[in-house]
Amino acid sequence: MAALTQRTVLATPAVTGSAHGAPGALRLRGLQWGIGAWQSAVVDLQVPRGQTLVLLGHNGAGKSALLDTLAGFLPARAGQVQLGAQDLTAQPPEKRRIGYMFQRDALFPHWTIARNLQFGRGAQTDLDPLLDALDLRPWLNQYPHQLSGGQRQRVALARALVGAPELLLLDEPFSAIDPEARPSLRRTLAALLRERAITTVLVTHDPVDAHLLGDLVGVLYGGRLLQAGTPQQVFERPPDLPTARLAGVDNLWPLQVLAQSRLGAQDVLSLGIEAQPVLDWRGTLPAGVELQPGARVTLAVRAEAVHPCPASASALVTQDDDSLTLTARLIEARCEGPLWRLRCALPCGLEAETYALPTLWCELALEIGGTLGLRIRQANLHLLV
Ligand SMILES: Nc1ncnc2c1ncn2[C@@H]1O[C@H](COP(=O)(O)OP(=O)(O)OP(=O)(O)O)[C@@H](O)[C@H]1O
Repeated sequence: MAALTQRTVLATPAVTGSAHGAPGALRLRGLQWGIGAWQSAVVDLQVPRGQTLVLLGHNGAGKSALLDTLAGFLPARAGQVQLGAQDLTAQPPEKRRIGYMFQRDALFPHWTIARNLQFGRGAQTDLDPLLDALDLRPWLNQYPHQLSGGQRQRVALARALVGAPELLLLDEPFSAIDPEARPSLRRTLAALLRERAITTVLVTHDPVDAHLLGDLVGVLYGGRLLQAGTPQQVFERPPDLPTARLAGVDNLWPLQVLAQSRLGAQDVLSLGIEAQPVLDWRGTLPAGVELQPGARVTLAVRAEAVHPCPASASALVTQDDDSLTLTARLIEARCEGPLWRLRCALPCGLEAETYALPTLWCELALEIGGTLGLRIRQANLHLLV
């Protein structure tokens, strides 16, 4: 498990590149950015040409300031911004071939949508497919104030994409889009990015954006890049609590080590609350980590890795080689699109979130207050030490 470092290097096999920069790849070398008295840590990373890096971060993490620095609106405090073979660091914004969709749409209020879209590098041949993909034709003769926030965001997205930018910067592109319309706009954007192969940095606090659009995902926390890697690495193996929270891990259970032992090649931790056993975790502890009785850990489990099933009649916890089943009580069930989201209470006082398909929900014939089992594979119980 990676320790938190001030200097984080994104170096998955897919993203290592030459010292001079692969064509079209974005490379940050020792970049430090800031706004007012606020300053980030030093960050090194590379986004290969045509890939999308989604940076997740809380409010004030430094996401917009980073995009402003990449666009040249803020000077870098240290380090370099390189796009392919070009060093952009000292270039003014107008010399950088960058499409930028700001957090606020920043459309000219006294211009029609058509004129806003033609502003800058756009040619009509380039604009036409975007008008169709983003369904903008009905609004071309309107003014920004005549559009809803979501409609203005679509215009701003088209404006960022027009003119074949070499780098696309997207700041919370779906924040004003209503939740029902978001999935289809995300799909449209994913298709446009794939088709145009533009190297993209998208910042957001919504893990769904990272799941659906990120070839790479980074987690920014207080100006530090805590983790960067494939979506699978970040969502399934977050290195620490802040990353787990930002990656949207639903179940974060604070537990105490009651005993540590070994079973064959595996480490076994008996975990509990105030000396009462809750469950046994089995896996491989990070090299050099010894956990004494009393040590505090967190188990991170995504809701989709918790499977509702009939409760065992005889035991609160049943355990086999690669999974365990916890007995729980249903305290809330709500419909989320095609799934039921269930909130359950464990006898130890912890809560567990899970999902059930409607067929399973009917099969289990659950009622609020009823008892059910929660089956979890050991591989999905991620230990944060
Ligand atoms: N105009 C400003 N003057 C001085 N400091 C600022 C200003 N704007 C932002 N900051 C500081 O810079 C830090 C980074 O801000 P930034 O806008 O990049 O965060 P963010 O991650 O984009 O947040 P949000 O999700 O709220 O948009 C903030 O923590 C804030 O303290």
